[in-house]
Amino acid sequence: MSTADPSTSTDRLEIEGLTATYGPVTALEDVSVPAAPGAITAVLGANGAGKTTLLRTVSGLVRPAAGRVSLGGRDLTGAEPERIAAAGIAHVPEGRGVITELSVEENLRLGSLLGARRPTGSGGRRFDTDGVLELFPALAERFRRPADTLSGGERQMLVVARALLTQPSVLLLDEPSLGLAPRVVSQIFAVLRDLTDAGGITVVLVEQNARSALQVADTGVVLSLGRVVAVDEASALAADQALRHAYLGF
Ligand SMILES: Nc1ncnc2c1ncn2[C@@H]1O[C@H](COP(=O)(O)OP(=O)(O)OP(=O)(O)O)[C@@H](O)[C@H]1O
Repeated sequence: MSTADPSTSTDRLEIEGLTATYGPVTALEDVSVPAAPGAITAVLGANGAGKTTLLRTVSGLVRPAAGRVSLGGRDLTGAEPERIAAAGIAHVPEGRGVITELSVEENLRLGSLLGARRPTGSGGRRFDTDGVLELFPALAERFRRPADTLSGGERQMLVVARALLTQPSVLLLDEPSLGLAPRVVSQIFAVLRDLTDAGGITVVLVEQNARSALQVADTGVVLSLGRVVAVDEASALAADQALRHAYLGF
């Protein structure tokens, strides 16, 4: 494994001025999000703020009315989700979409099949099954069991592990902490930190659990009603009591 040099990375994600609508509803308006190889950006805000729409727009599930998404200078705005995934952007939606009839091993193999076409992951790091099982030892213990026997936390680990096997340079995560015990959230966030620090991956982390997200993130963006109301270093956002009370619920 080599360590990425963010300054020379060709994997830089740019999210600039996105506007997205659902019929008459404007879900995002002129939203730019800083992201960098080796960094975690937390996207925070109340229900309906536009967080999910942001990830869906970056991954091609929603076509923006305005703005630009690019990776390593390559314009991906409005491209098909398959093309965006193949370019190296992995989207882990809310809800832990494991295939419950398949074993942990088989779920992981699906990720490997998609990743086989990508020669390298972020910063030259290539994930294999042993590597992701090392990151999430709980999955190694349950390797041959059907995914429907897993706990919520283990399912979340499985979808992240499966996404890593697609060899992404960008990981978009929607509410990975939802419904999980604080100890499990800490485990998963520690892995995200390891991925960014050691692997140079870019993480965009959508969370309602703002307090925990700001502890692990480098940068934070706060959305309200589809607009950016704050963007700053995570520690600065966490220290801003007025902002926390108005938008972050802690
Ligand atoms: N498929 C859809 N059709 C119509 N409106 C939608 C659709 N999906 C989301 N919206 C609306 O777009 C806005 C942003 O929703 P979005 O789900 O992106 O917010 P969010 O911050 O992710 O909230 P949550 O945490 O509840 O998922 C909301 O007003 C929502 O009602």
